[in-house]
Amino acid sequence: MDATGSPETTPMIRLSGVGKRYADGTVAVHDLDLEVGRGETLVLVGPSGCGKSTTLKMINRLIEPTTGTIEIDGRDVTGVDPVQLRRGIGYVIQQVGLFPHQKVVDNVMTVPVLVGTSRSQARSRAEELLAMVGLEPDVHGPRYPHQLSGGQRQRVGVARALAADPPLLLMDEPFGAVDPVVRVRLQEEFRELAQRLGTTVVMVTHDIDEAVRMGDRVAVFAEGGRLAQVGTPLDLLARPADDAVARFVGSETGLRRLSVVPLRREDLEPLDGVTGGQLGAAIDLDSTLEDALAAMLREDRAMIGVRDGVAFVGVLTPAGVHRALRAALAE
Ligand SMILES: Nc1ncnc2c1ncn2[C@@H]1O[C@H](COP(=O)(O)OP(=O)(O)OP(=O)(O)O)[C@@H](O)[C@H]1O
Repeated sequence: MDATGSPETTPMIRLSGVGKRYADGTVAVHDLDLEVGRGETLVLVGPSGCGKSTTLKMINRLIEPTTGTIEIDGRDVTGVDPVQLRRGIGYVIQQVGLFPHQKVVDNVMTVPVLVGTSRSQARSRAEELLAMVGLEPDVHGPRYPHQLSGGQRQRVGVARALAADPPLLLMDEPFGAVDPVVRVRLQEEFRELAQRLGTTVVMVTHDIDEAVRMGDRVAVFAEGGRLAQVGTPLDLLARPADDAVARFVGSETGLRRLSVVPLRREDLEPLDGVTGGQLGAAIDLDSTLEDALAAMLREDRAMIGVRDGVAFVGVLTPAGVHRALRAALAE
């Protein structure tokens, strides 16, 4: 049993036979079975109009399914008052809906203050989260939402959702308007924070790179609201279930795999005889192969030092990258 009294094995979300047919006859989602584990990040991807947003909105009952059941924490959501239900679920959408007459920092503080956190505590947490999403608390905090760019407003939306510390967070294209460079950093920081807080996240995107970077698992939807495949990023890239998934994950799969395969100690060469000059900069053992190759290119060296905390544990060469990649694919 966990702290909530639910067995650890109960998934956070369970969709069974869920379907949605809109009043005009459009079938947006077809017979969907899907589970999301506690603390897991599940990313929904797929072409436009394949039912991703509809699925997300059925989880917090902004849309009611026409068939099937949805359970959160083992409870059928149809038995829960929708307002009550949404109070426990964070929701971030592309058009964030910030309060226009409140300063940015006050927007982020709203929920914590509502639930009784002291203003000073809520403010310092809000400032921390603003910094986390790449905004300057002193510069952007005192502004009003209309004084920010679209991408900056989106980041405030993400900070506001995280401030409420919901056990479950639903996000629909949360980084859609954020420029590519900031976006990658934000994805990484968000992922780290969600892992640290143990937040369960279901996120919609149509950016496959974002999906493989952020998801513990990725669900690929196909036309007609059908689930084509669900699996780890590496499953999808290495073993697409059908041609539609293969097309969707694209021709760059080899390169994408690098971004989802972690370094392993056994792929490192010993440090013996390597001088500091040959080594250049070092990367952390929890980096991906993509990070490792990027560092080699940046340093213009054919090997890179690898650290575990403060200790150097070996060097990685392109041959080691190759071994790690082959091992991951063979698993
Ligand atoms: N209120 C509605 N009435 C009728 N059809 C709808 C309604 N809302 C959505 N649809 C249709 O349902 C299908 C799924 O829409 P949904 O928004 O879930 O797709 P999506 O995968 O999130 O798309 P996108 O990536 O473009 O946001 C689409 O064909 C859409 O036109």
